[in-house]
Amino acid sequence: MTLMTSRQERRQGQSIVRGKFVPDSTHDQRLLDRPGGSDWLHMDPWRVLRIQAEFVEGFGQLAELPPAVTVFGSARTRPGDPGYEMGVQLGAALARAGYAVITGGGPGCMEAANKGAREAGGVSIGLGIELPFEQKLNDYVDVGIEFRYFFVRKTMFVKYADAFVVLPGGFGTLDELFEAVTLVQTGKITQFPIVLLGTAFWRPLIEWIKESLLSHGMISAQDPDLLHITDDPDEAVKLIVDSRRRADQAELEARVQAASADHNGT
Ligand SMILES: CC(C)=CCNc1ncnc2c1ncn2[C@@H]1O[C@H](COP(=O)(O)O)[C@@H](O)[C@H]1O
Repeated sequence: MTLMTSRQERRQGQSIVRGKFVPDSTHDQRLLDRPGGSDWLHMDPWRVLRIQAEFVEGFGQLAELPPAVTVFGSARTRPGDPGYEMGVQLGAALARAGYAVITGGGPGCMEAANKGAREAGGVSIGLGIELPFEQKLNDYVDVGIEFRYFFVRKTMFVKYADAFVVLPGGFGTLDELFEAVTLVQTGKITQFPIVLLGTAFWRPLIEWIKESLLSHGMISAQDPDLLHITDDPDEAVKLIVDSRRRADQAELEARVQAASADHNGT
């Protein structure tokens, strides 16, 4: 007996629907693409519960991870492309340094980083997203969570990572990169290195940031320094390890100072 594999499939958080049960929109579309009328008024309070459930599931699965780094990058990069190979090396280097690797769980650079981590014996995590076309978590994900809502998933990328490494990518990658930079710039997250991997791809963006954003006064003089850039996956990992070490040292010194102030009654 042959299995019917040609049916359309949609993964929606914890559920999978196939064939005629695949709706013509996603949860994100139904939340954000508000149609006319007032139906949404009655639906949105229920959505809040579903959104809460995604936070609970994500927090529950990820809270006990070892220190982790989130890797972003194009969904379209193919095995054999330099970007893909760099992703594999990066995933492996992170695993060797003891980091779990978190990605969006999709194809391309996400798959590459998961592959590198898994093959090096590390922890490989994929946070998938419901999209309007068929797709599944890549084969190199060991721990996978499916999200319905982009914004819930994005919280997980930041909350459970010590750093971001960004491989070449398109709109999705830029969205994730600039969200992270904004969180660091506004002090929402501290001691959080962001490393751009691939100098030929990223250098023009850095130049534009300096020539346009900085020279028009849209960012502060020190802001371009929030982004590190390299071609070497090992150097990317070293940047992250060094930053962690400095943060731990600063925390230790602050604790010692607080304890001695306590002791001296000051
Ligand atoms: C072949 C194809 C387009 C599959 C899309 N499948 C995806 N699966 C999971 N995350 C994704 C996907 N597309 C975009 N993203 C998110 O956006 C980033 C990549 O978007 P882009 O390809 O650079 O713009 C990833 O880091 C990921 O978090």
